[in-house]
Formats: sequence, structure tokens, C-alpha cells
Amino acid sequence: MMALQGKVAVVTGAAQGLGKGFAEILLQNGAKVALLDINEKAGKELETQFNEAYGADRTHFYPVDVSSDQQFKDAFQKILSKFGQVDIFCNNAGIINEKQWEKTVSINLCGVVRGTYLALEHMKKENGGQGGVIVNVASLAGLGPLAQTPIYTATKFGVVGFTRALALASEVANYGVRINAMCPAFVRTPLIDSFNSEEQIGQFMGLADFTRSLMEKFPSLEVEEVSKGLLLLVKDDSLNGACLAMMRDGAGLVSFPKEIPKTPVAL
Ligand SMILES: NC(=O)c1ccc[n+]([C@@H]2O[C@H](COP(=O)([O-])OP(=O)(O)OC[C@H]3O[C@@H](n4cnc5c(N)ncnc54)[C@H](O)[C@@H]3O)[C@@H](O)[C@H]2O)c1
Ligand SMILES: CCCCC[C@H](O)/C=C/C=C\C=C\C=C\[C@@H](O)[C@@H](O)CCCC(=O)O
Repeated sequence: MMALQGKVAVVTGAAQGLGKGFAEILLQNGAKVALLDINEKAGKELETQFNEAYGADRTHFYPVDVSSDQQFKDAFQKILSKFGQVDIFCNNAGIINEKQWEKTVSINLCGVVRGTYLALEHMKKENGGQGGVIVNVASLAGLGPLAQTPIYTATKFGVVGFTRALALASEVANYGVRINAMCPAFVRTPLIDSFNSEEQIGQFMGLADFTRSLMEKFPSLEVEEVSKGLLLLVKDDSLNGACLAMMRDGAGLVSFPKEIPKTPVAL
């Protein structure tokens, strides 16, 4: 198991919700944490709160829009200057907006790729790096479709596929970096209120009741529960290419079939 004492972690979308929970559990386990978020006010307030709670200079906030290549790169250089290294990188920032769908893709998928590649270039042994672990936050909607949010679903399937492919590349090329994905069902954060927002859901508002039925099938998790899942994916150094599905009735590592189940058809 990876010891977190003295390790340096980066969490995107850290100002609230799951990212805040992930940052806190990493601090509680001895890591220093760089908080990245587009919400500067909430990020600065959380930096102060965490430094008071866990010791001065254990946390630093960096205002970053993960859809901006330059902002992400500039912040990463500032993090290296301040902390000297990055051992853990959690790509968590994400939105739901089926109307501004290019924005959703740029944040949820392209933002994860940007963060992953920044971390990998720093961590991989062939570059003189010390190795490390990257956790990409997908969703249960990255394993099964969420009818009301086809674009969000596409981005989360993309995060799962990208994470699994890069984990395999890391194994084959011996990067010394583990890359895992988290696939939680509904979690009690501001994001899940999106299903009722015409501004975010647009043409799919008529499917709100279908999502409500799914919320009954998958009752909401608490941030604290999901944060324990993050800790597992970070600490268990046997896990690379793992997808942790999390629901209220339990969590499990997804077993992807070696062969795709198919029903034969005559062409
Ligand atoms: N809440 C759920 O039910 C649920 C379930 C599964 C997966 N997820 C995923 O977990 C992640 C976090 O979701 P949450 O529920 O905590 O949402 P949230 O809306 O509470 O928090 C998201 C955070 O990301 C930040 N953010 C948004 N756009 C950004 C950008 N362009 N650059 C930097 N930061 C940005 C926001 O300011 C906010 O602090 C998302 O990727 C989401 O898809 C959420
Ligand atoms: C509008 C609210 C969006 C919340 C997004 C957040 O990411 C939560 C997603 C939660 C659940 C997604 C469920 C998807 C369900 C189906 O695809 C189903 O086929 C999945 C089956 C999983 C299983 O039963 O093992």
C-alpha cells in the first residue's frame, strides 16, 4: 500500500462536492494537496479552512479552468515550484450541460486528458520521474447510459476508455504510473440537481422522471463514502486500469469481459 505521508496530490474541481471530499481525505492521510478549481472564491476559502484544520501550508489553491491548456500548464509549473513534486493526480472537475455540449466535452473529457498528460509527463520513469498514481473521475454513467444526459454519458464513457487504455500503455511501456477510474452512482452534491434544470438539460427535460426512477434504484451516496473509494485507488499499488463502481449497496472493481458478449446475426 502507498503511504501518503509527505506525498503531494493535485485535485481538480476541489472547491466543493466530491473534489473537496477527495482533498480532505488525502490531507487526513498525510498528503499535501494542491486545490484546482474555476471557482476562485470557494477555492480560496477552502484553502484557508484546510490550512487551519491540517496545518499551515499543507494546502494551496490555484484558480484553473481545466478547459484551458495554458492555465492548466501554468498552474502545474507553480505546483512543482511550490511543492517540488506531484505523486497523486485526481482529475475530478466535471459539469453537466447538454445544451452547451462542446463545453461539457472540453471540461469532462478534454480536461481529464490534459490533467492526465501533465501528470504522466512529470511522473513517468522514462522522463526521470518517480512514478505515481492518477485517478480519473468518471461515473456509473461511464459504464451504462444515462438517457437524460447523452453528452455527459459520452464524456464519462470516454474517461473510462481513456483511463483503461493509458493504464495498459503504462503497464506495457513500464511508465511506473498507475491510472485508475472512479464510477460512482448518484452522490449528494449540487451536481445532481442538474436533472431538473432546463438550462443544463435542454431538450431532455422530458426525461426527468426517468432519472428520478434511477435515483430510486441507485440511492444517493455521501461524499465521505466515495472519498474512501478514492483512497483505495490511490493507496492500493496493485491497482492499475481499475474501475471502481460505487453504489449505496456496495462498491466493486468492474470486471470487463475479455471477449465482447455478442448475439450472432446472419448477414
Ligand atoms: N454528484 C454525482 O452524482 C456524481 C456521480 C458520479 C460522478 N460524478 C463526477 O464527480 C465529479 C465532481 O462532481 P460533483 O458532484 O462534486 O460536482 P460539483 O458541481 O459539486 O463540483 C464540481 C466542481 O468542479 C468545478 N469545475 C467546474 N468546471 C470547472 C472547470 N472548467 N475547471 C475547473 N473546475 C471546474 C466546480 O467549480 C466545482 O467546484 C464530476 O466529474 C462528476 O461528473 C458526480
Ligand atoms: C442528471 C443527474 C446526473 C448525475 C450524474 C452522475 O454521474 C450520476 C450518475 C448515476 C447513475 C447512472 C446510472 C446509469 C444507469 C444505467 O446505465 C444502468 O444500465 C447501469 C447499470 C449498473 C448496474 O446495475 O450495475
